[in-house]
Amino acid sequence: MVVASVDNLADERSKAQFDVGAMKIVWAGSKHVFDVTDRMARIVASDPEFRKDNRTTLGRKELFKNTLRKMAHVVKRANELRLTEEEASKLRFFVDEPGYLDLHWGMFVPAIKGQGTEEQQEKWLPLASRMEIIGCYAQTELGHGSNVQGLETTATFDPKTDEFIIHSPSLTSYKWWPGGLGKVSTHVVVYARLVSGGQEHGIYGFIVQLRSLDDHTPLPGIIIGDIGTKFGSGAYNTMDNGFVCFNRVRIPRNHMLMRFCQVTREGNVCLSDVPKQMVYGTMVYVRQTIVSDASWALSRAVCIAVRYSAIRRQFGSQDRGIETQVLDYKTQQSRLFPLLASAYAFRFVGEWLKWLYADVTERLQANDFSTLPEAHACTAGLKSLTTSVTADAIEECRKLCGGHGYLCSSGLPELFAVYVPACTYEGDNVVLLLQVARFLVKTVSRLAAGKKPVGTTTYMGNAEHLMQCKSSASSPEDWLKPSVVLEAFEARAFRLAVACARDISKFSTPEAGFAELSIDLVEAAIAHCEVIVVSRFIEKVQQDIPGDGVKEQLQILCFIYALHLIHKHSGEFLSTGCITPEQATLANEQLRTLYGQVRPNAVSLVDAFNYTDHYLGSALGRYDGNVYATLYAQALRDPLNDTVVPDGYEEFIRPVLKQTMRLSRL
Ligand SMILES: CCCCC/C=C\C/C=C\C/C=C\C/C=C\C/C=C/C(=O)SCCNC(=O)CCNC(=O)[C@H](O)C(C)(C)COP(=O)(O)OP(=O)(O)OC[C@H]1O[C@@H](n2cnc3c(N)ncnc32)[C@H](O)[C@@H]1OP(=O)(O)O
Ligand SMILES: Cc1cc2nc3c(=O)[nH]c(=O)nc-3n(C[C@H](O)[C@H](O)[C@H](O)COP(=O)(O)OP(=O)(O)OC[C@H]3O[C@@H](n4cnc5c(N)ncnc54)[C@H](O)[C@@H]3O)c2cc1C
Repeated sequence: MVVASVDNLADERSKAQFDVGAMKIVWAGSKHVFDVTDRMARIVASDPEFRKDNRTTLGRKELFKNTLRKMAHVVKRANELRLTEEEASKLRFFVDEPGYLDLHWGMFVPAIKGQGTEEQQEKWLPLASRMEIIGCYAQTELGHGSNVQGLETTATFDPKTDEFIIHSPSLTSYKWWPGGLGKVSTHVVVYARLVSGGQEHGIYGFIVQLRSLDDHTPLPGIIIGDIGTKFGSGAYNTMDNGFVCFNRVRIPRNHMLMRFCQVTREGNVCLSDVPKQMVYGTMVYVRQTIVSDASWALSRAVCIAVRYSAIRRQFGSQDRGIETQVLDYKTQQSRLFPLLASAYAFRFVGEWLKWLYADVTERLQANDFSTLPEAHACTAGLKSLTTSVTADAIEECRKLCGGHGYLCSSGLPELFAVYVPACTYEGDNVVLLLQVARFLVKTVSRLAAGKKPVGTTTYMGNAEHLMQCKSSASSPEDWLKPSVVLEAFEARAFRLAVACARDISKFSTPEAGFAELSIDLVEAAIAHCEVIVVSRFIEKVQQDIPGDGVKEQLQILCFIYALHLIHKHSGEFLSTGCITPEQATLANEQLRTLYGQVRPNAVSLVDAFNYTDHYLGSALGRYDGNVYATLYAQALRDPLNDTVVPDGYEEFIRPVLKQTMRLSRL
């Protein structure tokens, strides 16, 4: 079928004012990463074993078995193709289906690497790498998730047998949620209260075997299963999030991960000379990976919405001629282009966070713990900011696609359902922002003591200026000056943090003040995180960037990102006196101009993500724009259309029709 819409995307692509190939490299991070990513995406897309278009119609059992088959196929292909760790991880990524491999490679292995001694790593990592064991990460319990210090599971040392006894003392202490635990994992890192000599010594990780390596049955003392069906069709239901109860399960002493705390044969507990928060290291690592993942999920939704908005036409013609592409409506642009800009912003801040994480890891290895609080605040804050924005943005993209966005064949409902728990796992987003706020209040109070702030809080060192400055913006063009934009963001964040610190000091205790002012503290934390994202984006666009017009496009996106935030939080920018109402209007005017500049490049800017149709999984986001024929073909493939007359007609439709006929004769 020839469809006019296909031409729309070709037309759009011909309007691009930049080198799309060069932008693809910028998005990927380097030519090498681009090549690996592109190759792995194509391998997955061309392999029928990785088909995913039937996922939302499968029942839970079928769906789960289907995922097991795919995970086994990932491992098989990775071995056959002799993929490197980088390649295998990309291959797994493009399979685009949550499964036990994520937890095995993403949390079990990092927990052992981060918290195991060298000897323990030598023992467990080869087993895990060869997948002779499959592991997961069990921290959360039925009664406690956020409050890690409130966990109830105990690991009591028995010096008589040189073993730990892992025990779940109550229903609320059952481990509850760990991915891969319910049906697959053979091993787990369990977080439990260490008890030795009748005393408690804090929370640590312990490796426990869950299931027999011969027949997969649970080992004695272990009650284990899946926690039940989760939100959405398909989506995260491919994962066996599980529960487990330990009834005095014994493990050898050397199964406690002992890098930061050792328990001797006699039961003495020896703490190494490192901050106790090092035991939270796996969470810091995963939060950092979640920030990078946010840009993938967001860009995927935006790619679907931009392409479809170029295809979709409504109104605009009085004489039944060609109608207006919905992408041309300013309202559509004002909802969509900030999300496009945010996808690029999160990509760059994700790359920067990887660097920060590598830097702090190197320092920790040299026993320098000075940057740990900042690494914690940055990973927690950016995880929270990027996942909240992305989850909301996917839903906004669904609305931007009108009615068709609500169909599973648009790919957006499942993307939302699979993504939205990112706001909760690895730390509830509000709980994490309160951690950032705690760090900010501490930084502000140290300023008063003459301590110079470093890292991402360096800007607070300019305290006097930030408290008094008034924006110099006097024209829309002034809002294209990096210094003007940054000053406004830094002043807003600093003034909010200072106000919180000042108000907390009016309470009888800091804890009481912190609790009472937590709403303001969350806002101050978001403002600080936005300073980080805006400044990293500005830094990026100030670098040399090869490719015709690439830098110019990124500059436009950078200012859209910053100015849409000024608009969104105008209440805060105004109430803190950082800008005037007139300056807010000028910023909006500039924003409208920028939308006009991005418009001809929008389709090419999403093409630069280089997504295959398989990965996008969307009738609306197809590269060729053949939307309507695909929607129709997919509708015909729905199980409900297997028969023309539906199952249930004889039992439930016919009798109703007959009854209606009888009634009408009365
Ligand atoms: C084939 C290849 C396949 C490859 C697959 C690859 C990759 C996939 C990658 C990953 C998988 C990703 C996703 C999978 C999906 C889901 C998995 C989900 C897993 C989970 O959810 S695990 C459970 C996560 N749980 C949490 O996050 C709990 C949140 N709670 C906490 O973090 C803490 O309890 C708390 C909220 C921070 C409070 O802790 P508490 O001890 O009570 O502390 P405070 O008193 O508030 O603070 C004390 C002190 O400590 C500092 N602090 C706190 N946390 C940290 C930290 N993490 N690091 C450093 N410092 C920390 C805090 O700042 C305080 O400092 P002070 O100086 O102020 O005293
Ligand atoms: C899909 C998914 C996968 C998961 N995978 C794993 C896994 O592999 N391993 C694992 O161990 N765990 C896993 N989890 C559990 C996850 O880490 C926890 O659910 C998460 O840390 C939140 O904790 P919670 O459920 O206790 O929420 P709660 O803390 O009970 O949150 C409930 C509400 O209370 C609020 N709240 C809590 N404390 C405060 C506070 N101090 N101040 C203000 N508000 C507060 C929160 O903001 C939230 O609104 C997973 C969860 C999901 C959804």
